[in-house]
Amino acid sequence: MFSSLSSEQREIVFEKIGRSVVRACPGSGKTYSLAARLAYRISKWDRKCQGIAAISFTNVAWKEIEKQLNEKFEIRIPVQYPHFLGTIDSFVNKFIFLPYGHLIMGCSRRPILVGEPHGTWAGGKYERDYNRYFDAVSFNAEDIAIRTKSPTQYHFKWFNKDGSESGHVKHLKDMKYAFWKQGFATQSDANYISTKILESYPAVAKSIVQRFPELMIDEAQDTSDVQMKIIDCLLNHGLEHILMIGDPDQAIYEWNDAKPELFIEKYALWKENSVVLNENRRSSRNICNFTYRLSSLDSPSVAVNENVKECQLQPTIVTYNADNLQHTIDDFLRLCIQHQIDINREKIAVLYRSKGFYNQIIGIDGAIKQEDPWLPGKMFTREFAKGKYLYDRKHFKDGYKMIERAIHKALSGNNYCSENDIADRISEEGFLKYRKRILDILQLLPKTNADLMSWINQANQNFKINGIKIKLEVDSSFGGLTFEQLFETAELYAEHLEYRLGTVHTAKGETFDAVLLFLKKKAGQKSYYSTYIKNNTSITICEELRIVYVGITRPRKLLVLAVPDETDKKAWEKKLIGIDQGESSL
Ligand SMILES: Nc1ncnc2c1ncn2[C@@H]1O[C@H](COP(=O)(O)OP(=O)(O)OP(=O)(O)O)[C@@H](O)[C@H]1O
Repeated sequence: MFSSLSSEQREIVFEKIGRSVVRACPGSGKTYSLAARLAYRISKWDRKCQGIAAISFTNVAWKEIEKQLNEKFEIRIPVQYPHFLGTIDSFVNKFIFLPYGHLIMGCSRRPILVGEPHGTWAGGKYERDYNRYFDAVSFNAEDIAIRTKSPTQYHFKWFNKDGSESGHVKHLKDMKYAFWKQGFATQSDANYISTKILESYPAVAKSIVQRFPELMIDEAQDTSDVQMKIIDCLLNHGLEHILMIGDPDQAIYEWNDAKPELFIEKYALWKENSVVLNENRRSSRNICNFTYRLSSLDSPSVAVNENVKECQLQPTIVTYNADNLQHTIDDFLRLCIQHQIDINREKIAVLYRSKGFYNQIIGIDGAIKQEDPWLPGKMFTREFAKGKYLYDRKHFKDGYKMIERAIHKALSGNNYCSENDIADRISEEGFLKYRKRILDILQLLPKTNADLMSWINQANQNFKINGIKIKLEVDSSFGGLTFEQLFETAELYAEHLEYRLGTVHTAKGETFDAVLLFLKKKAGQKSYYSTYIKNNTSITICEELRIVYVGITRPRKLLVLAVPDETDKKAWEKKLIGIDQGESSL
């Protein structure tokens, strides 16, 4: 079971105790090593009421650990009490925020989580109502109010000219405290409030350390300052065994406040007891050498996968025609076939930086804003429409859940619907009766192949005839939009393809045989890639370069980087191959 571990991996799995960081290159087996260590520790565990907490940052990431625990190390899943395996958010919610949040929030009941990912927040009656921003504001580790959505989503200035907080921010803070008093909090609030709980109530911190004397954190480069403060509080209250595994070059969640420098600080602090993994078990030597030039590594990672390390395919950089991206994809697929790489969703990925890029790939107008037809106070209409669209696209569970919440909101007049609200309804009505009621309403929603206005009219008519007191409403000037225009996403479109199509973020942690990565001239909304390259910007301070790095480190054998024109091609060749003028084409 553990026989294939390298000597460094063995050190991580069997030997490390105390406080330790594993700083590792892509494909070096971070997740594999964490799963191996967890499996080994669980198999030796003999304490009844104390356990190991193994945490990661996304549901996909912790489920991958669970899968490996089961498939590679024969551990029964789900992981049972006394241990915990899940996201850092669920750990914080379960053991700190939900049981103790009321102590800081001043509410008289167990707090209710609202806003994404717990549900849509639709507070506020009019456009400029501060209550609308409850899920768009929170606090950082220094107690400063922060925006949790893109700056374009606020109708007012955040800062005054002199850099101080504007008067609007004061109103927003008052609004936050008022909702906290009523028991509402977003996930960012939950993390922030948890730091306050641990600081103000040392007994809580001590009891968590007692309950989980060992902590393992995968993807630790994605830790935010607030999350690190929680971890530091536990360390200050006696946590002795902690292992943080990560790759700072792959931190791509800055929008979620990830701060890779915090991980690097911990590595520096615990260096004596830390491990570096620089063997790449995924990619060919050619890919390791190519990607190294963008990394912060001291030397290229060593290709050790016997099946691919000698693969002679050279990574290439090509230009694309923005009006015909399919042409570049077709060339790439031909290249795969030529090199005996099967075309399927496990082996081949076409990746791009930002969500809007897929509109260009499939040639639709991405200018339509999804929010446009929706009216304040009637936001549940969007959930009815989107829920039914998902349902019609055979995403039954997601569609059902969205419609279930929409029904609750529409009938109660509330802007939120928590898991607790649904549980309350079920226990009041009884499960079968409740389920039938929801499905009966769902059946009244017409097929989503009409335009929005016709669909709404038909749905309202069906509701009326059947005595359902719900009225859907939208801004009628947008009534001609189709459901595809409103809700088609890259993910839904990509389901029909033979290969994976998605953003780099969706492919994080994954492995493919061949990858085509499209880059635009501009990195996100900000600078140009060519400027970063010209200025020799380090990946350590530039998330945009890290996103490229995550993309180009996914393939085993074949990598094609597609850029908009010759100027960019030369810039990227200089960076990644070290030549000023290269000639490469598919
Ligand atoms: N000791 C090992 N024995 C067998 N396979 C291994 C071992 N270590 C890693 N692997 C395999 O190597 C591949 C890369 O490992 P893994 O996905 O854990 O790397 P990673 O460091 O998390 O990658 P990344 O950071 O790029 O997402 C996987 O297919 C994994 O199963």
